[in-house]
Amino acid sequence: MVGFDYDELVNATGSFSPTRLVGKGSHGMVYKAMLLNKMVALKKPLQHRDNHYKLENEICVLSSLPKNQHVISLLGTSQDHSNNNKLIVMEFMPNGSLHDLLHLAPTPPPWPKRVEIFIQVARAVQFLHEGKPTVIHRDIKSENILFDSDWNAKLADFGLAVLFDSPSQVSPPAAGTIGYLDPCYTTPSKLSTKNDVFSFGVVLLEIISCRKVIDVSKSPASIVDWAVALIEEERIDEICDARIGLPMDMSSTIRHILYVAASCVSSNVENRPTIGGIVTEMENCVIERVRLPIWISMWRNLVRRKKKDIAKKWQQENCATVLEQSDDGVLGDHVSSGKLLLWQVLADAGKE
Ligand SMILES: Nc1ncnc2c1ncn2[C@@H]1O[C@H](COP(=O)(O)OP(=O)(O)OP(=O)(O)O)[C@@H](O)[C@H]1O
Repeated sequence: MVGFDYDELVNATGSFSPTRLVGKGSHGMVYKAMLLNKMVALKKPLQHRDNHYKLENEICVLSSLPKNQHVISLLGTSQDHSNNNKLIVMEFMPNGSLHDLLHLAPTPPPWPKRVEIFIQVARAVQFLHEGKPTVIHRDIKSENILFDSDWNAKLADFGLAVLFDSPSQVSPPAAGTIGYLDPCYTTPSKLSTKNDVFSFGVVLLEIISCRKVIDVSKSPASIVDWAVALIEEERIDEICDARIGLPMDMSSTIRHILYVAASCVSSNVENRPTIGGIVTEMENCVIERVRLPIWISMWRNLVRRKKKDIAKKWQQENCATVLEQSDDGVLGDHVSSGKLLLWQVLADAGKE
């Protein structure tokens, strides 16, 4: 792991200029900067007594992990001379978060892309749970799933993560994000990999429905209570994001994934599957989907070619006029509606 000179980071971020800010969490500000000839992300703790502990924990966990394609890479650290606080340098994820894609993008992601995201996130969690040491993330949520330049999903924000089987690790107080937090995880002794499985199940429901995990304008407000009741009544179609039709050849895959999600959020911890079981299950149902009769494949290729032509035409007509959309202007090039829209069309054309 590289130790970066703090002054080098100050220079690279224009003294942590707001124009370089790409995200703000509850304990850190994330900036983008050019270092070692590439764009990197830099996380600096917010000025509060406890925030630097979370960053130090994140460094400790990430540096104990081998590299994995589905987990954000730690590139190095640095230390602020004025207060001894550590900073994290990590790979830059230019395409925003899953939360932005589901709830802010003008066009919803197509179903095959959603399935790809399920599998990538499941593999990230499998890597953590089955690795040595076992890592429990404790904060799996759509805001912590970020996209790289090729729109691959990676799990980020290890501020609450725990090295589970480390002899020196004392179980910390229960923590997480409301809406994703396992209701059975009430005391430190209840910490287990099944807490992450619950949060992963909530993310699955969120990806399929595009509903907010807690929506007080609806009854029930919790996505879990709402979706589980519908799954039990076999009203699967009512859960699926209505903005985008579910192709016939995907409906059994999505049904299957909803059953997996329901078992992940089971109120009985024992009934929840392990993440290894979930990955196998998901990969199997995708394999089932691609075993199609030859005439269907030919027909789909034809449709795909047609869509590609439409995408090319759309690109030519719209790229020049794409406008950036953000709440405050600061996150302008982080969450770009234009970029998401372009991705949507290209994904539709090429990735189905
Ligand atoms: N590597 C990265 N590349 C690009 N943007 C990032 C990166 N890491 C984080 N961000 C952005 O910064 C935001 C805040 O980061 P992060 O979630 O790690 O902060 P946090 O303070 O730990 O958050 P939390 O409130 O969940 O504790 C993220 O939601 C994301 O939008």
